[in-house]
Amino acid sequence: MSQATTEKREFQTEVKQLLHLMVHSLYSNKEIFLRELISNASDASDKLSFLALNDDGLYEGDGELNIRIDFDKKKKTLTLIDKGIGMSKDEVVSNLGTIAKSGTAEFLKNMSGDQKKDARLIGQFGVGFYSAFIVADRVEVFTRKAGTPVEQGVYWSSEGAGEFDLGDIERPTRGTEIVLHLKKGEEEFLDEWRLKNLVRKYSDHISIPVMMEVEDHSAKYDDEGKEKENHKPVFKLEQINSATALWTRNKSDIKDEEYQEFYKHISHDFADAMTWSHNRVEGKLDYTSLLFLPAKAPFDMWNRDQQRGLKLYVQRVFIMDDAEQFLPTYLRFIKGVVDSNDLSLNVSREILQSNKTVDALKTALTKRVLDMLEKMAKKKPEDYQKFWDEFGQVLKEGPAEDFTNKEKVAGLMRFASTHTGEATQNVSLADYIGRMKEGQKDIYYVAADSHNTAAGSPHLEVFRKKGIEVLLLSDRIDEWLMGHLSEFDGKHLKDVGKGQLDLGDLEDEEEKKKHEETDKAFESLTSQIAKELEEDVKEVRTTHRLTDSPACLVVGEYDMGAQMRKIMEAAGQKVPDAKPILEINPEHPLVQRLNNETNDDRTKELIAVIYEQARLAGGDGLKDPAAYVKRINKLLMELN
Ligand SMILES: Nc1ncnc2c1ncn2[C@@H]1O[C@H](COP(=O)(O)OP(=O)(O)OP(=O)(O)O)[C@@H](O)[C@H]1O
Repeated sequence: MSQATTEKREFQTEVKQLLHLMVHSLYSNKEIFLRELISNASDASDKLSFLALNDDGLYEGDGELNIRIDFDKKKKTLTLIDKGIGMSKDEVVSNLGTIAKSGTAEFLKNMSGDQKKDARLIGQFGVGFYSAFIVADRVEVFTRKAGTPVEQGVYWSSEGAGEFDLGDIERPTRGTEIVLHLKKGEEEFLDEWRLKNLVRKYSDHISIPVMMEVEDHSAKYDDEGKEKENHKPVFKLEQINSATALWTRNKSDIKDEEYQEFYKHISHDFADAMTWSHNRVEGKLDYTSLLFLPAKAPFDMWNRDQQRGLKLYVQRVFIMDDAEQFLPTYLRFIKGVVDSNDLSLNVSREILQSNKTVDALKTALTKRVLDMLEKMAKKKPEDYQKFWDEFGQVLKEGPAEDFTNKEKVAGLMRFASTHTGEATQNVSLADYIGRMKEGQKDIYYVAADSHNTAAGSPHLEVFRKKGIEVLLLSDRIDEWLMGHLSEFDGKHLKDVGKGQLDLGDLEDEEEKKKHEETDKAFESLTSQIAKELEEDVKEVRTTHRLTDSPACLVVGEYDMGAQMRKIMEAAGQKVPDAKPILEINPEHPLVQRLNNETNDDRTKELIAVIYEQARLAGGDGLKDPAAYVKRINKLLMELN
């Protein structure tokens, strides 16, 4: 391999920042660099064997794929060589000089001092290749893309600070060779025993052999078992991992640590997975799946371009990463592998889009994930809560996307509720139903912008009085979710801030009669208020849903909920004009006083205050806050 002139290039700013953070925050886990480099070498080999399915020539006469580790105690170098796909010059620059994930710069900028030391947070960027700089003060890469001429080899070298050298070289062998010049004090990685242990610990599941030149200790002895005099060490190439794809092994033979290492290999996550589900299915469909639930949401989970999907294998041959057709979008946080015996080796992304086997696999894998979540919810509620806190909002997209599993997904949901009074979403719909009052037919909820507004909503007053539980919804997606959910276990989900209050059998005849009488007594007041507030409200009526508040605003039965309206408006969408309904509480002293007020001006002031307070309590702003303050002060001054 001859080396021509090199040029200097700058790293992208994010890379510089990340390199710096990584070297410091991951130092206590420094040995993971080996796992990362082997993982990349294995991916590169997988990619080559996939492309070679259609173009045998890419093997360039050597189809025996493996990864080789060499170390040189004198030069203090550790070298990894793969016979994978390799990289062109452009690929080297973009892969080893930039970070493609959008949002990274923003995220790095906003990290606090403590976060910068948190290995798990840094780990979510996928530490990958750059982790080499934790132990090396210089890294050299020699590579050539399979199928390209020998002269198109590339040389890359960097000290991991601000820049790297880039040059053209001749490289007869395809694939990538990475040379780490170890820092002072990192000599432990030049030890045969230590390296063997690390490979077995982290990379045993890699499906191609990891080879290392190890000393042949048997060569020390003669045929009679005596140690030879003047013996020079003899080395032999030895395979140090078991090189069987993990998912093809029997579940009972696989240790938890092996699953966790495999998870890190496929997900590039730094932390352990929360749980997993490993299944082999034979029969109508013939496949193996290994699905992992991560413990933490990635920082870019809400990014539309975020890569998602499973690693697809067909008959154990790697086909593609991020095959998104095997799971619905609302389960996009799942990582894993599906290995099908029914698909053809020439399957492409286009074919995956409309394929009966893929559809059947999607149905089966969706069920597997939902079952895994159900099992966790039942057996490990604390873990399930952690899952919900991380990914609950994504799962809430489920009922709209997946009609078939709507009920199952709804059963997995957790909400805040007046029963606990906490903001934590930890009440399931089944828990709620178990606590329903006699005569209660519906599941009640209130939706607002924040938990506090929901918990303080005047709409809850009658429910509190009667001891009826109400779910408190405050995630942006909630009202939209309820629009698609509408029912669970045969019970309707009802927004307590929408339409007439109908407590059905929860009210007795005597109560109903009393209400009718008071309604009559307030008829003229409601029409007077309606006239006064003509521009702001569509209707004014008495209500019995309030105990402490004088009034509240409700949305018409078929109108868009207030939370949804705000979201649409904030997104610049045109929302149909629909005025709310003002409901007044005839039992409230302020309303009674208004009913008896004779001074016209005072009546107007009181009506305005009652309306404005109803807006405030519902979490809506005021059109003219200064006028409100003035009015209140005026009324206060009249107190004696
Ligand atoms: N041995 C290799 N052979 C060929 N390409 C490689 C090799 N090592 C790295 N690459 C390329 O460089 C890219 C960046 O590698 P890096 O390890 O930084 O991240 P990654 O593997 O893509 O994933 P993550 O950032 O999530 O860890 C890889 O996606 C791959 O395209």
